[in-house]
Amino acid sequence: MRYISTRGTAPVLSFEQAMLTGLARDGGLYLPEDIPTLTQAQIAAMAGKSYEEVAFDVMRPFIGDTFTDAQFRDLIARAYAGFGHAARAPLVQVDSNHYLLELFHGPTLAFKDFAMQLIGQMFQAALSRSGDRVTIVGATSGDTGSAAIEAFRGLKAVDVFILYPHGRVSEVQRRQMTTPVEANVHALAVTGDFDDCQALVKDMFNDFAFRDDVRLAGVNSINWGRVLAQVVYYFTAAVSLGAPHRPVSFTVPTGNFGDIFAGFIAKQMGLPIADLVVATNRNDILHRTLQTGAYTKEGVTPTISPSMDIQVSSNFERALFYAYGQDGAAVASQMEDLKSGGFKISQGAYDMLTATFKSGRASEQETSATIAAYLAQHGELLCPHTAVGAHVAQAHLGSIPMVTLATAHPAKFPDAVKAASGISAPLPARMADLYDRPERVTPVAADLAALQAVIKERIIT
Ligand SMILES: Cc1ncc(COP(=O)(O)O)c(C=O)c1O
Ligand SMILES: N[C@@H](CCOP(=O)(O)O)C(=O)O
Repeated sequence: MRYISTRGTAPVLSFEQAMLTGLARDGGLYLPEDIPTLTQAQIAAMAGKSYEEVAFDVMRPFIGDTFTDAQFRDLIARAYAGFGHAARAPLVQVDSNHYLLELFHGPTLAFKDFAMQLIGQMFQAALSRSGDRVTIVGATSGDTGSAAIEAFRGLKAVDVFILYPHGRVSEVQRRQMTTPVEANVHALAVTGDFDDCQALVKDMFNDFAFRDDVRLAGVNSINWGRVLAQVVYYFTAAVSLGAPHRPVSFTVPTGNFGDIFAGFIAKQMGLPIADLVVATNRNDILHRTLQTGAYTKEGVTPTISPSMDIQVSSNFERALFYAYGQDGAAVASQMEDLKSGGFKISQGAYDMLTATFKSGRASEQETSATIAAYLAQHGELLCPHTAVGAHVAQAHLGSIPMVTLATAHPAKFPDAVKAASGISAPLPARMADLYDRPERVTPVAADLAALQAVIKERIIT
């Protein structure tokens, strides 16, 4: 299996190289050259299998010879052993044709754990084989950072630096990043928004001297391994609802477009997905784009679903690559236009995108009202991101089963959840002292040189 860049001019890599490389050297994102497909019989045979067995079936065709089958099974088993639910990603029915896919039973209570726990295992295995050491730099609006710090804390071959927007993550998210004591993990509070943090990370990758000097690696959804691990739960959910014999639709609370893009890959692999519905909060660039064909940046507005406060949606580039028939030059040209504010998608590419992706947005008031309504009507306490999804899904319900991804646990966003519902979800017992633990955080300006200096000074050699 070979991996190519969305912008067409970076070296072609193996799975292991793509996983450890992060951003392609032409500024693009890596994707498999061909998407492997599974037959109806192979998908049907997933019924009754464990999450781990399905994970192996879905991901094995993508990893080439990076791991043997036995090693890969072992890494998968280790990745999900710490999850707090035997099903890993249980489905809960909330209406006759509407289900929630609970993706918050991992160690940091958000869907990011599904990929990050596995990536942690894969990095460790690959780096201990090669003897290399890497520096992971990531941007977060709250959940990627906590999941990454949890997955990599204490690992000998890795230093981790997480950039988060100061004052724009929930207190639980912040404390998950700032309270781990291991010397190889660092939380950096950046003066700016998530887009600033993500742009800084990409600038570091595009500074080849720095990149090579610190052996930079990425665990944002820049990293193909992140997206790949998220493909799995589309299969487990759809199969439990009757796939491949019955189509299923998904509504996905969306920010950086990684999670819903994983659904797109599942569909390309042969899973009968009808609609993939992009659900956005007030930062609705993706909804506007899917309505108009014009991707136009506006400023980021803080909301009660802070993890989705994003305007430059990294993985949309991957969707564009397929929409433009794998034409890297067309993607590179649109990304160049994005630097000056936005771009217009060609009619053909737009038709391709809207054939698969539907969209909707939820205002702050609609999000809060959905939290209250789901508690009253279904006894389910939703996190604000899931509530955005549930609100948008409502407008897309029909004869095909709809699965809304429940992307985080309500306990991560106690203020917003309590304001909407009057109650708070308790943190799990293992986190009960989170508010008492000392915090360790470095405030930094959104300045590339200053950040690079902090990182170089802190790397453990
Ligand atoms: C809780 C939660 N929901 C939804 C999203 C949006 O996911 P994506 O960025 O993959 O679109 C995020 C951030 O990634 C998140 O943390
Ligand atoms: N919402 C994310 C933003 C980063 O997204 P990623 O999937 O590219 O890591 C977060 O919680 O950090």
